Parts: sequence; C-alpha cells; structure tokens
Amino acid sequence: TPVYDYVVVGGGTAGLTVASRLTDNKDVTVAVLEAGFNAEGLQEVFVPGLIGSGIAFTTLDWSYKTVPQANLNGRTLTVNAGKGLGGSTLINSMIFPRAEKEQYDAWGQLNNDSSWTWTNLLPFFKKSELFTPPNAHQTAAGARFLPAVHGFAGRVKVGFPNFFFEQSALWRRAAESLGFPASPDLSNGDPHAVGVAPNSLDAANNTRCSAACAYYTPFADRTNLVVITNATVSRILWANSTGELVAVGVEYLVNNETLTVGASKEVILSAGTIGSPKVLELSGVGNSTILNAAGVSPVLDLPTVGENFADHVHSWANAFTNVTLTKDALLLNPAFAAEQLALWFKNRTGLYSAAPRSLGIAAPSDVFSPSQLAALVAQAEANLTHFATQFSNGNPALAQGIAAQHKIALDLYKRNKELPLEMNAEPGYSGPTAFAARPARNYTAINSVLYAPLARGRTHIVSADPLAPPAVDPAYWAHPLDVAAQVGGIKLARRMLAAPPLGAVNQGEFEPGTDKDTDAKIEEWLRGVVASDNHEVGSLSMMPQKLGGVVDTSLKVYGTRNVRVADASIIPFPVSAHLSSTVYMIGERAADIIQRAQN
Ligand SMILES: Cc1cc2nc3c(=O)[nH]c(=O)nc-3n(C[C@H](O)[C@H](O)[C@H](O)COP(=O)(O)OP(=O)(O)OC[C@H]3O[C@@H](n4cnc5c(N)ncnc54)[C@H](O)[C@@H]3O)c2cc1C
Repeated sequence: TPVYDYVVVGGGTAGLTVASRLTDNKDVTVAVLEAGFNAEGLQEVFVPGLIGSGIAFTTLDWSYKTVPQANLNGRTLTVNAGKGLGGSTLINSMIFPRAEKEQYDAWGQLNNDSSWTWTNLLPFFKKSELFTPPNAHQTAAGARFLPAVHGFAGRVKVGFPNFFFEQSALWRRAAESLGFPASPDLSNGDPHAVGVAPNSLDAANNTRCSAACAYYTPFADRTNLVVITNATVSRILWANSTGELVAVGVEYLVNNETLTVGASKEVILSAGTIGSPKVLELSGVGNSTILNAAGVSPVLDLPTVGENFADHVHSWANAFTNVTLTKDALLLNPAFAAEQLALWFKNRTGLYSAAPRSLGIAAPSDVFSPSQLAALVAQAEANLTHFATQFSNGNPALAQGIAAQHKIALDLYKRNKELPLEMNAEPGYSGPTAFAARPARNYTAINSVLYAPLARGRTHIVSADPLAPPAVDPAYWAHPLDVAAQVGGIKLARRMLAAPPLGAVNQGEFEPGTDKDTDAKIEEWLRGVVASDNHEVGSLSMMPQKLGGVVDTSLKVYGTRNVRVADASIIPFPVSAHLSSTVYMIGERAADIIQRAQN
C-alpha cells in the first residue's frame, strides 16, 4: 500500500484547493482520490455558453435523487453535483459572488469562534482569487468592482465575459427602479443590490476556470501530488475501534478492484455535501440505528452525521419578448448556434462567451410588506421549538442547534439583513417546460432562488454498497416562511418583468401564467415545479457538539484524531449566495489550519 501524508477524498472544489496548497510545501505528500475523470478538455466544460449542455448533466453529474418530497406533491427532485476533477465547478453556472457579512459572522457566533467571521475570512476569499478587473467594454456593460475585496495573486481565475445580453441591462435598470441599489461589487459582503455577477472564468481567453483549472492543471507535474481519477472511495480505514478514532488510510474502488492507500497524517473528506456524509457512514461513523439498518457496523456513534441538510430551491417567472438576441435564438436556429460557436472559437466573442447572469439579492423589505413580515417572523418565533424539534430527527442537541440557527436567521430578518431571495435575469427561457412543449419564441425569465430556507432535512446511506446512492431528503418547503418567501419571489419577478425599461420589451407572461392570480394559486403551481438550485449544505455541520455539530472549528470530526472535512457540508446553514467562492474559502482555510497544526 502506498502511503502519503494526507489523503483527500474527492477532487472537487475544496478538495483540490486543500491538495494544491498542502503540496506547495514540497516535503508534504498528498494523494487525491476522485470518482470521476479529468474533463478539462471537453468543450461543454470550457466554453462558458455551453453550460448545462452535452455531457455536463449526464456523465459529469452524480444527479442525486431526493426521496419523494411531501410538500412538493410527492415529487422526486434531482440534486445535481459535479463528478470529475474539479467537482461541481465543472458544471456550475460560474456565478461568483459572496453572501452577506452578517451570515458569515453568524458562523462565528454559533461556534463561539471569531476566526469564522467575515473580517477574518476575507483574507481566505482573497487568497483563492486571481481577479481580472473589467476592461472598458465590460465596464460600459455594467461590470463593477472594488479592489479592496478581491485577490490578485490567487488561483481561481475570476473575471467578466466578453458578451452581454441586452435584457440583462434592461432588467438591472428595472430592478433599480424598484429600489434595488446598484451594487459597487457583489462580493463586498453587502449584496442587497443589483449588478453584473463576476464569473469563475479566465478573462484572458474566456474559458471556464474550474477547481481543476485553478488548483490542479498548473501543478500537475508536482511529484508530491498524486491524483487518482475514476477512484470511488468506499470507506476510511481505522487503526482502532474504541476511543478516539485514528484514520490510517482509505479503501477505494477502481472498476471492480478494491485498493487501499495509506495516510500517515490525516484524511480529508471533500466529497461534497452528499458524498462526504456517505463516506463517513460507510466507515461506521454516524447514527448507529441508521448504520445498522444499512448493514454497516457502527464504529463511532455520531448521530448528526447527514442531518441538518439544507438546499436552495428555485422558481421562475418568464415572459415573451420582442428582443431577438437571446439564448432562445440558439435553440430556435441551429445554423445561428453553429455560427456563434464558431465565432467563440475564432475570437472568443458572441453569445457563447457569456455566462449570462446579472443578479439582484432581495431583502425582506423587497418581498414582504412590514406587517406581513412581522406576522411571519412572529409565527416562526412562536413555533421555533416545534420546527427545530421536527427537523432534528429526534436528536435533542441538534434541535438546540437548529433553534439557534433559526433565532439568528429571524433576528437578521428583523434587521432586513437575512436576504431571502436571489433574483436573476435569464436572457432566454428558464422554467419547467421542455423546449418542444413551449411556444417557439424569445423569452425573458426571472429566476428567484430561495436563499435562506429554514427547513432542514437529511441524507443517509441505505446500503453498505459504496456504489448505491444515498437517500436524500432536503425537506423542501417544510417551513411556512420558506413557502411565503418563494411565493413572494414570483410576485417580485412579475413586478420586475413589468417595470420599465424591461416592461417595454415584455410581450406577455408565459409562466406561471396570468391565471395564477392569487398567492394560493401561485403556491399551488410552485409545488408542482420548483427545482433544486444545487446549493446543498450542512450535512457535516461546523457547530459545537452540544448543538449537534459534526466538525469543530478546526474542521475535525468529533471523536476522531485526524479526519477533517473541507467542503460545502460544513456550512452550518444556507447562506445567501452561490456557493463556490465560499467553498474555495473553506478549502484555503482548511489548508491553513492543517499547515498550522503540523508546525
Ligand atoms: C449545476 C450546478 C450549478 C451551480 N451553479 C453555481 C454557480 O453558478 N456559482 C456558484 O458559486 N456555485 C454554483 N453551484 C454550487 C457550487 O458549485 C458547489 O456548491 C460547490 O462547487 C461544491 O463544492 P464541494 O467541494 O463541496 O463539492 P464538489 O465540488 O461537488 O466536489 C466533490 C467531489 O467529490 C467527488 N466524490 C464524491 N463522492 C466520492 C467518493 N466516494 N469517492 C471519490 N470521489 C467522490 C465528486 O465526484 C466531486 O468531484 C452549482 C452547482 C451545480 C451542481
């Protein structure tokens, strides 16, 4: 068995960050085991406008299925997660802002550790970034940035695209007319505003910069960094079965062969919010009842593994438009699409050079009237213990932890600082109806993403077979405030579609449809259509053990000597942003913590 200092499970967003930083020291050896393959050479990965096409959502996607969702008409939803070197950054939409500073501060507050607060985390956000400021064309198209909040010597290339859709600019002005301030920079910790989102792309040649592009490709020739692809980790190997657990390596599968690799110092779990708890449970760490039922012998009873799971869900309002240069034009006219793709390969311009999103992050005051908000918050406060207990799966410590999270969220709601919705303009159709089934026209869509859900669910193994998918239950919409916010998102999206100057190109609503003219009808429609936004967090949450946490503030799994978690699963509660910048920050912070622990 080959032995490395560190073994990283999962070569995704945070996993490659940790591996890359640790091997900056040439005396340190790291092995990364990744279930997928190196997909950097595929155009579906590197061309920004091909997001979601080709194999992006097939081979390169775990495509996890939820259990039937009781609040969504019993539907089974898909939670996408990238499978391949780079993880979810291979297939994500490349939108690269950050959440509000009060939410990061709340991680510190929950954990009684001021090192996990916005001010102290900002250096790690910056450390990950190699930011290219907007050029004159991009600035004229609305791109803005504040140098003080960016990094210029990191590894993830961040910048702006070469093409901007007309509808995005019209929408930003419409949002401003509804009271959204123009953002000086969507990464400044104060995202209640509207602006052009920075992207995780290499502005020099207009290509996606995944975690592999950032943290692996430039360092692939390091002899102290070994990356094994097509390797599915089945479990952590322990030296002991009583007392504090000591990991000595991991077992993994390549094709049908079982192999092992040794770790002389630490094992780092970076398999994602659904993948990491699965590996821990397969290794005998979790709720003993759940493990026994799945046929795994418990080694350490840590009953909150896989609990406290939360995800963002999104919905849409879309309208026909007389604007003709839309993403729909690519679908409606294959010859035009081929021309545009050729243009991208020729000089990196045209419709495929854009990862087309402008964002506006809504505050409670944009979504609710003062009296409506007061009533919703009062109701949530009155039912705090009820819901915390319901979501905790019978674990009293976690019930306290969820209650503490809800209290923080509701206090922020009252200060207009918990931002419940992302609004973003899609220059083309976005919604639940397949291309062939909808009118062959041009559209403007406003996505609204539920950003601060109070519902908590879980993900657990149901089998000892490492290749069997886990049962994922996000418990979408299990809290009334979540439902009210998402209904409010449709109404806000409609106001945006009607507001000038966007209103001038609006040729009538397609979905939800003007017949959905009451909150109750909107809600009923949404139950049948809302989809995961693939922002799952919290399943191995960083919280004190007395609040049902799984890792401490050094990211170490309670009850183990040398297993840490670095990925989105440690994020204790959903934050109001797309996640990748935050996950890179976690990877940078994890590497720093590990390096300091060794010195
Ligand atoms: C379709 C989609 C769109 C998104 N859009 C955006 C966006 O626009 N902007 C944004 O900021 N965020 C976006 N996100 C979210 C963001 O990309 C993720 O939250 C983030 O990348 C997760 O990082 P991670 O390190 O936790 O996990 P991942 O990056 O998913 O890495 C986990 C890795 O572990 C591997 N793995 C899992 N199990 C095993 C195992 N047993 N053995 C070996 N390897 C294993 C996986 O294959 C994967 O490579 C999107 C996500 C998706 C899926």
